[in-house]
Amino acid sequence: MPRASISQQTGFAHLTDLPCIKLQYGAASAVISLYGGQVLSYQPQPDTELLWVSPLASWQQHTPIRGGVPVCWPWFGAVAPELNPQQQPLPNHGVVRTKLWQLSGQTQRPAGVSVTLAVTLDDLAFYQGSVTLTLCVELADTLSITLHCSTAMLQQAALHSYFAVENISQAAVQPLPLTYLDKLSGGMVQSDSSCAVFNAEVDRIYPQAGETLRLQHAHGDIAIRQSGHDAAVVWNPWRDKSRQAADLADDSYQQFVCVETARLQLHDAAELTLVQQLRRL
Ligand SMILES: O=P(O)(O)OC[C@H]1O[C@@H](O)[C@H](O)[C@@H](O)[C@@H]1O
Repeated sequence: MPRASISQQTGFAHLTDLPCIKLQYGAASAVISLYGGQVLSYQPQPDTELLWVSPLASWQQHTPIRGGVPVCWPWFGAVAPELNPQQQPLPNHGVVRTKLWQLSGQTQRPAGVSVTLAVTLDDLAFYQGSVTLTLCVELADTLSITLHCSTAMLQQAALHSYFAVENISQAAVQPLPLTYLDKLSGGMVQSDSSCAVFNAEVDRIYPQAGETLRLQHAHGDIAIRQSGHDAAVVWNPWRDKSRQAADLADDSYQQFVCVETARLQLHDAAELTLVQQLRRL
């Protein structure tokens, strides 16, 4: 069995007081923050980081950590009216990005190591009773992230991954459906290319995105396998929004691309199992 371990660590990068868990499997490692239940680092080998965390990220005053793999739940983006019966001012992308999750399980097997984090909420205005959401992170030859809720309820979710890229102008995501919702204009767009490139702000929802996407960039490609989703979201804030965001540096937009595995349907009360699996190609 390759060298494998699961350990607690305090701090990640400049977030020196952040409670985290580190997974090691052979040469590969991953770091997960208990705050937000958020994977912050995936290195398939030492010095090869697939994820991006903003140098200006913070986790004080209920701020979500900008980077890694934030968990959006139980809504994506601005809260939908169905999930906000009292029309309260509610945060973007749900409420679990700023919760402290608990470590609820761990396994070490010859084929990989994994931890499960859990968070329980009993104050959702649109759902009576308590609901538990779990995040299982398994490190093996790939990194698999599984978000699960066994309660059949109205819920949206996204694994909002920030991928590090060397040069945004050489980054591309494909194959994507030809039809997407452009969140910037609010309209559906019919494209003639299944490839998204980045030379301006991009904020797109691709309904019915496939099971495998490829993020191409200067220093090697990443395969993103997904399941349980009904959409993929591709986002880069570009220059103006990087400048406006307190937790992004002016040039941060050159350093990452978000490719998000999302389930956005609000037609049915249903359980949730959303998976994103990452592999360096
Ligand atoms: O600033 P936040 O809440 O982390 O959101 C970042 C972005 O997340 C993306 O998923 C959305 O499509 C964008 O519209 C949004 O700006």
